Amino acid sequence: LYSSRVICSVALEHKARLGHCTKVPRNVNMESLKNGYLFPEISIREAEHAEKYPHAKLIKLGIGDTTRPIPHIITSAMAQKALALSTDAGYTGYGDEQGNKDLREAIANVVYKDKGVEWDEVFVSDGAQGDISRLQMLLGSGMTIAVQDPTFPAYVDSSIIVGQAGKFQEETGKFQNIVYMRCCPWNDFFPDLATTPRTDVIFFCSPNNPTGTAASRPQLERLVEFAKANGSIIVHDSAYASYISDDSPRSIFEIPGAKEVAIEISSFSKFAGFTGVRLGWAVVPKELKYSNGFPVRKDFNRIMCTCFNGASSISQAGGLACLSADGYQALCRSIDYYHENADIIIDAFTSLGLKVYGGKNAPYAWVQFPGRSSWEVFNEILERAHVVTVPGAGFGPGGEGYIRVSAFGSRECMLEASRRLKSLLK
Ligand SMILES: Cc1ncc(COP(=O)(O)O)c(CN[C@@H](CCC[C@H](N)C(=O)O)C(=O)O)c1O
Repeated sequence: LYSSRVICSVALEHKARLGHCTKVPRNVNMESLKNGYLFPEISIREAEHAEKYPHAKLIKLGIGDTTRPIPHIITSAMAQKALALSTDAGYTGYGDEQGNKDLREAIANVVYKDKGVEWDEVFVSDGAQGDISRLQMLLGSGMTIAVQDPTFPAYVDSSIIVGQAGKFQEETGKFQNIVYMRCCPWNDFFPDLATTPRTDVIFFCSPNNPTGTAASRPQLERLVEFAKANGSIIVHDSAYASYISDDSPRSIFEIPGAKEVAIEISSFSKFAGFTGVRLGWAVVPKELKYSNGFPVRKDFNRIMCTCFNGASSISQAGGLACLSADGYQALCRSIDYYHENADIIIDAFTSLGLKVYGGKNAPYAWVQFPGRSSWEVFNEILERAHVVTVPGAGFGPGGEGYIRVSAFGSRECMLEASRRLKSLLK
């Protein structure tokens, strides 16, 4: 139909528009990622809205980023370390890739007090996000994974990137090699393990992001039993454990037998306001073994030594101060503040007759809008109340019909958001 000359000129024009291209093919796994990663997408929507309404006071209850200043006892420890770096006596270079021993010991003794975790099972990192990706490198492309649905998107996106996930199925909104364990009000936000297929790895976040619900002790006991029976590994994300206000376990290692089946990742981000400071940890127990009996911990250590040069010495000095008695007490005041914020949001939506979940054991309220598209609700609340939330669909197909509202704003913002939402949605 087209002469070779026309095709050639179109191709030349296309090439001219693209500029120089290499001969390197794109990683096919990257092509499988749907849309952008959720949170930068929220930031883009925020920026577009601010441009459209330059005079509106935008209230950001979307991305779960802390806002309370870090207590002085902690920042002065970081400042002291920073200043010491300018002295001969105080200067330090590369630290241990696994983290400073004093911080590893403090995490084991304070966070995991009486939980049987040893200091050399704790690996300090630059945050849980990085640990999720490093764990995926450790696991490799041949693994099958299960995730809660809805859940923190990094587990699925990193699984796609390393080539575990298989093809995306438009009709279900799921990736064919990932098991989505539905968590919703009618199963008390805990998956029906009796109908859950075996996978090599189970990513389990409790308290859960985005639903804000924490698994109970009996539920976690069932999960550990399920993993043991299936020979699976649980990656338990306890990034929000410090928000637990009832007797829900704060660590998977409170459950007998968990050290033989679970890895725990956690973070100073939401516990200490270290979202920008960057500090987290992973616990990889000595008892955790691959099918051939080789210790998982040894391979994780190899990954940390090869792919990570250790967390910042300044951040680690801050982390140590967080775990001192005074530091820990000061941080609890910030967590109480966010709990009070969550109560404000829960009351606002409940007063409108809406079903609200979470908020008691995590800084997120999970609000149900039956029969409505979560992106539609997100857009309406943004457009008409200038309040940013996160559409539930961004956390998985099980999030459709919900929005997540963060409690990390200032008190003034929470009260103003509550007022606006009540007037918008009444
Ligand atoms: C269950 C869970 N595990 C790990 C993390 C990240 O922890 P880290 O800070 O890396 O130690 C988070 C942080 N999630 C937030 C921040 C998101 C926005 C950040 N850019 C990101 O992409 O993580 C959110 O859901 O709004 C989390 O919820």
